[in-house]
Amino acid sequence: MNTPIQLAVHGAAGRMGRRVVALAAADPDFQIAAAIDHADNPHQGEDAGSLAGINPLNQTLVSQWPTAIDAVVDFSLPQAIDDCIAKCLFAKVPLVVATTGLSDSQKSSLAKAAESLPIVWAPSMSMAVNLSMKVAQQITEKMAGIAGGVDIEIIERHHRYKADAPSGTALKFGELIAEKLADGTKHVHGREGHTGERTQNEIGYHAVRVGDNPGEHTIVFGMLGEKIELNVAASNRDCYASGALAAAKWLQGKGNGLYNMFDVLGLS
Ligand SMILES: NC(=O)C1=CN([C@@H]2O[C@H](COP(=O)(O)OP(=O)(O)OC[C@H]3O[C@@H](n4cnc5c(N)ncnc54)[C@H](OP(=O)(O)O)[C@@H]3O)[C@@H](O)[C@H]2O)C=CC1
Ligand SMILES: O=C(O)C1=N[C@H](C(=O)O)C[C@H](O)C1
Repeated sequence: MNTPIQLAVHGAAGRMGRRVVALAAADPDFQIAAAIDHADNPHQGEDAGSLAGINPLNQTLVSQWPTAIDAVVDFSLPQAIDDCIAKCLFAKVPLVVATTGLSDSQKSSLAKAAESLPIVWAPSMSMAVNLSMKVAQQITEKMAGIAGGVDIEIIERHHRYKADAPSGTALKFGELIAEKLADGTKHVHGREGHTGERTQNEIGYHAVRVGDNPGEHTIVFGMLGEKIELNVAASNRDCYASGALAAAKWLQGKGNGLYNMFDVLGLS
């Protein structure tokens, strides 16, 4: 048996962090080396396993970073990312970034850090979402320029606690679809008032916040007389947690660079 990957989970007290802790603890390829959250988190000092709803792991939630780690999985918040990147650069440890809502300068910092570290960064770690992105691109390719035109709108639904809108995944769908359309595609966020007729060179985004929805994306391709709706929905958060753990395994032994889930899943 190989030596388990010493894993640090960043944002370990959060909704996603807890599922990453629980799934990693059940996987012999991993050993939880640290469950990290910010110093003011009210769960500091609690056992990370108990917090995740599994047996105690003998690892308390901490704000200090350990030294001996092989990978970091981050599901935190944008305000936590700069420090996370700095710590990984210092420790020279591969990093999986799942946090969404990053600023342009944080995206540049990630790209810069990837010159010195292997990093996977993706707004969705779900296999179904990443496959759907490829399908959306194929549909767009076939439909671009079709007689009568096609209206592409992206509707995302998430739980009421989500802090960023639209979702990182919706934005990624839009970016990938726009690659298959003519230059100059506009990204239109919601509509209100006397908007006038819809133009052909736009992608619309709509963010719905409802209850405990763990994440759902619908890409509508509307034509005159018919439509396609590509819907991908999570029933729980484990699709994201297991995807992030697969990325952490995939990164072991990889060279420096900024990778995504297409690379991890062999969809590039
Ligand atoms: N790529 C993907 O597949 C997915 C990405 N996400 C993204 O992951 C992120 C986390 O989602 P979710 O778990 O639902 O959110 P939560 O708010 O439940 O979790 C975030 C955690 O990070 C903690 N945190 C806040 N500040 C810091 C800091 N400075 N250092 C370390 N930890 C900090 C929070 O603590 P506190 O509560 O005290 O603020 C909380 O424990 C979001 O950006 C979300 O969009 C989510 C699902 C899938
Ligand atoms: O906050 C969430 O929950 C999710 N966020 C990600 C996003 O913004 O795309 C991924 C997933 O949809 C769940």
